[in-house]
Amino acid sequence: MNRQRLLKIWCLKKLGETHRCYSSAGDPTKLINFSEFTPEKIRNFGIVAHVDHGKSTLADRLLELCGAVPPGQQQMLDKLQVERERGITVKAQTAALKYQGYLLNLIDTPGHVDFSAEVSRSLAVCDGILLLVAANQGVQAQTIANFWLAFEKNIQIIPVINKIDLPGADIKSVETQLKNLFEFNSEECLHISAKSGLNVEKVLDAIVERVPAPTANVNAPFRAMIFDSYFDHFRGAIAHIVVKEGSVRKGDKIRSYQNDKSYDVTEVGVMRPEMVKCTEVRAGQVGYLVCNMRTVKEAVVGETLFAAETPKESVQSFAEIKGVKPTVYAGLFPVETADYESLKQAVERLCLNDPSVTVTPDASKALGLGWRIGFLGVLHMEVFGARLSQEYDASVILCQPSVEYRAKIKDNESIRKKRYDGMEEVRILDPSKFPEESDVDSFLEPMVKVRMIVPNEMMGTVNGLCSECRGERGEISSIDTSRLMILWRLPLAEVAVDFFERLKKLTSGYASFDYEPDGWQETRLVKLTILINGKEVSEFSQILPAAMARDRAKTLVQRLKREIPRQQFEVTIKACIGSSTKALSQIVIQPMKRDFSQLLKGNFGGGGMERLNKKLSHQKKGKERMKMVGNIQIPKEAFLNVLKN
Ligand SMILES: Nc1nc2c(ncn2[C@@H]2O[C@H](COP(=O)(O)OP(=O)(O)OP(=O)(O)O)[C@@H](O)[C@H]2O)c(=O)[nH]1
Repeated sequence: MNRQRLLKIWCLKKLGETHRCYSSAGDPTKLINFSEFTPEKIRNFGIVAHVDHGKSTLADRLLELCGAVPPGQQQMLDKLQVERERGITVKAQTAALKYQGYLLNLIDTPGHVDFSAEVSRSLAVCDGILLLVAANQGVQAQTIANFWLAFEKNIQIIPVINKIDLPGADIKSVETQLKNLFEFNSEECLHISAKSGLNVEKVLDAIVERVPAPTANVNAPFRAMIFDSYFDHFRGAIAHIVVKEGSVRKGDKIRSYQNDKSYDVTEVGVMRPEMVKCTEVRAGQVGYLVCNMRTVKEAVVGETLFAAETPKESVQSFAEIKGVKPTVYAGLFPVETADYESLKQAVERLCLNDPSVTVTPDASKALGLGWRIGFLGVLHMEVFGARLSQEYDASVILCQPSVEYRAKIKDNESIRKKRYDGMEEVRILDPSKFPEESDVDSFLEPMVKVRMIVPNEMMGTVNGLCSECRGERGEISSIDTSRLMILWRLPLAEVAVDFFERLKKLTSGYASFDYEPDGWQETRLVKLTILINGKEVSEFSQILPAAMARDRAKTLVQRLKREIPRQQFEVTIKACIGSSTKALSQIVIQPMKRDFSQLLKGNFGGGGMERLNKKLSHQKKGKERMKMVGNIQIPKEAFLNVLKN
């Protein structure tokens, strides 16, 4: 008997007939009437954990046990193509589950630090969380960050030790860590295997028993908060809501608080995990709502929706959901300048689903009109680019990311007024805006507090890496007999790009890390200017600490040589400081030796023409990926690849 069948029988045996609602013959929701769930019969909970500790796998099992999907499904809540391709969760997803007379609203969240904004936003909806810790890896940096996020919001936390089926599982030691770090008693911890399903029903019981019911009033007029939204090509913006008061049905008239617009509700429903229409969504419940919101700005996260008949003055709007500040900024441009308008719409629509990005218009001499986009990390940036291409069929160029620097302008009225709008301090988001060094008193760079969990014997290696990254050592404490928690203060610029990759490589994957902003520090910065055949290409230029300029110059020209194909003429790449033309590093790309088309044109016999056409069509495809900078063809990937190792 195969595993899926076994699991199905096991599920049915454990849960009894009432849960056999996943029958493939019918729509599972037909068996469920969500209106019967009063707030005391509702539990809104999230699953949070460090990367790969099993959130999505546990979500799959919970969906199966509650009959929302047939057994054996994988990563049901990772719906985006990019999530499936990369095996990571990027977007928090919800699913309404029915369990023993209770309605459990599950929110699966991402684990990677770059998507922590999704976790914070989801916590605005949850009254409890499952804090998942893999038994073979123990508490990791993101576990600690998530614990504090939930603790500060006064949310009930249920510790769950997962992957107990693995041979390397060390439940006792994870319990000790949970006790030492968060004061959880061993009796509070659940021991499960999300993969095999072992003890997973105990998780459902714990949710019912330990997570408090939402505070909600069914008898008041409708009031709800938008906690997530996305743009549907046919129906406009779709808002995910948590209803705090009253209820909402198709045909109701509602208003929005911040945008002050009126709407007719055309559809309401819940996620199971696909959209399922319902007759109404009531106080305490989590669901979605469609109401002809035509522009993305109308469905912003944190917006309050309320019954149209309620006077606006008497409506209490929801507290703003605090945005997370971007850590890196990068230029985004269409490959074809003619695609600017359609890309603009795609960016706006994607931002609705990913409100943690910031967008400001930008223009580049080489790449035309575009935007400077703030992301929560380089992975976030890559995922945003991939989603634009996968979900909106957009072809984009993403430039090298840079952190935000600041410059204190000299205390001189005329300099400040003439060149800096009278400002004392200016933000520098990209190298093309780097101020004249003679105008600047001092430069500042953003710092972060980095928390790493590492095996005892790797402390020296990790400390070596952090000092190399211009860090300042902080506290060290042991979390059990074999692992340490090490704190360092590092420049964000060192952490943002490939710090985690380097840390993983050095520690064979045994270290985990997390970081949070920690103020600014004075530093000496320079602009490393890249000149290609004498012309500056600011998309490749960089701002960096003076001490690192020479090494970076060398690496950068080498990488550009690797990325820029041979042209019909000689190409000289130079890296210089500021406006100087004295090269710190220089390289020449020799011209192509022969023009193959000329060679083939003279030889029409013996399939020559065919070969020529084939070659030309290859060349055409290649050219679509190229960007002309002056008279030089540069592949669009080069704009991002130059920063990769
Ligand atoms: N042996 C074993 N493997 C598990 C268990 N739970 C999850 N896994 C595996 O661990 C890997 C990561 O699981 P996911 O569910 O994708 O982890 P996640 O926390 O959702 O990952 P992110 O969303 O990317 O942070 C997958 O290969 C799972 O099959 C378990 O209980 N036992």
